[in-house]
Amino acid sequence: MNIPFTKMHGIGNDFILLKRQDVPDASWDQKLAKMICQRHFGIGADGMMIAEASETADMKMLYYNADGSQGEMCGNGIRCFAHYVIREELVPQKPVLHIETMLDIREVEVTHYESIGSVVKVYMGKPKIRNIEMMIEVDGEAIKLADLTIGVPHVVLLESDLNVSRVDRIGPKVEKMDIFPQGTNVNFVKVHNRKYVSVMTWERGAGHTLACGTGICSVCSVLHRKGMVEKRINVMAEGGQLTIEIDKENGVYMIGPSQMIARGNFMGKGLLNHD
Ligand SMILES: N[C@@H](CCC[C@H](N)C(=O)O)C(=O)O
Repeated sequence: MNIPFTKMHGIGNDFILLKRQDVPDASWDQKLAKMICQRHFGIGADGMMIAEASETADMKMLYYNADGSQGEMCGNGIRCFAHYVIREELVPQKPVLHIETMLDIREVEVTHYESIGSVVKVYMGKPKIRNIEMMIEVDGEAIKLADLTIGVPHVVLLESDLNVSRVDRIGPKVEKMDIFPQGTNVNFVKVHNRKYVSVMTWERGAGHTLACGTGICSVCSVLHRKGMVEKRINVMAEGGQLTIEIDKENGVYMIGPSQMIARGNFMGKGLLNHD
């Protein structure tokens, strides 16, 4: 039996979206995410989302990383999710949706809807900065970083230049350090000016991705707290650009695109019954 899927991306962070009725046994979710996200033997994606009915909001979003672990929240994912549930007519088309996540209910505004590509604004909450400046050591190098959570854990490293091999070397080591017992997402940032920065991210449970929405929000919160950026910042990731706005109470708004890629049927469902 096949599982109907939609593939989408938010600035290059790519996702497979499914409906709960097509995956009725929730005990399959983690194994399915691992299979479906596999780049060579599956469809290939950074994460998988399942749309479920919610008792308290318009819809419930469950998020799984490519390694099968569950993420409490996904910034690029929730923009795609809002677009998906409207396109699939799982909710009526209305300007503001309430989406239940593992954390809480998020207010999501589809500011421009097109069936292939939309623009979505999400209130991402107030990050909790645990430590604005701490030192760690990786491969004998002393590294200064900020440690925070915006629903999911992040660290932010200020760099003079961004470089893929550094992200791929340091990212996995910091992700799994004992001082971050839940693991962490690792963001590398270069500040160009007070309104424009570039970011690369190593994601917990997914590795080097082309963008991370919660990561970009984390970067802007840290830089704003340090007085290095304005309240509205354009952030360039490897896969595209987001705009972040920070309000008077340090609440963070994320504005950016969601894009359809493909629809189809995943034909590996039978494999779920075998290890
Ligand atoms: N890509 C996401 C974050 C997804 C969850 C993350 N990998 C985690 O496990 O914390 C985003 O856009 O925010």
